Amino acid sequence: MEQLFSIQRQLDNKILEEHGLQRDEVRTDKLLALQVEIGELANETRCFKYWSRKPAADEGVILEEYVDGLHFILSLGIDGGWEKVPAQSADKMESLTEQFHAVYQAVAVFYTKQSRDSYLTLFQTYLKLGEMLGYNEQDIETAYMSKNNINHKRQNEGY
Ligand SMILES: O=c1ccn([C@H]2C[C@H](O)[C@@H](COP(=O)(O)O)O2)c(=O)[nH]1
Repeated sequence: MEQLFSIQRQLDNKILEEHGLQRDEVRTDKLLALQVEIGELANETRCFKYWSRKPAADEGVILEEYVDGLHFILSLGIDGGWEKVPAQSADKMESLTEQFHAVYQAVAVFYTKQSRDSYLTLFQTYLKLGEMLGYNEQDIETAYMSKNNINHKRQNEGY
C-alpha cells in the first residue's frame, strides 16, 4: 500500500501542473470529489436499493469505482503528510449500507478536523469497505494501477 502513495503523488503532480494549480487550493474540491466517488460506488453496488430487484454491477465496475475513491484518499494523505498507514482495517459494520455510512461519517470528521488520527480512521474504514465488497489487497492494488494509468493517459490527452 505504501508505494501507492508515491505513485499517487506523481499523478497528482501531473494534474496540478497541467491545470496550473497548487496542492493547497484543491483540498476542499478533493474532499467533495471523494464524497461523490463514494456515492458512485454505493450506486454500483445497489446495496441500498431495497425497492429494486436489479443486481449489483459487475465486480470489475465496482472495483473501478472503489479505486477512484482510493485515489482521492491517498491524495489527501499526501496533502497532510500522512503517508504511513498501519495495515489494519477499522471495525466492520453489520451491513454494506452501514459501512458506507461509517465511511461518510469518517469523511465528515476528517473535513472538520484534518489530523493524522482522523485520516487513519478514514483510510481504515475505507479499507474495511473494500474487504466487505470482497476485494483483497492484491485485487485493489492491481485495479488501482490500471486506473492510475488511465488517469495519466487522460491528462496527456487534455481531459
Ligand atoms: O488530484 C487528483 C484528481 C483526480 N484524480 C483521479 C482520481 C480518480 O481516479 C479520477 C476521477 O476522475 P473522474 O473519472 O471522476 O473524472 O481522477 C487524482 O488521482 N488526483
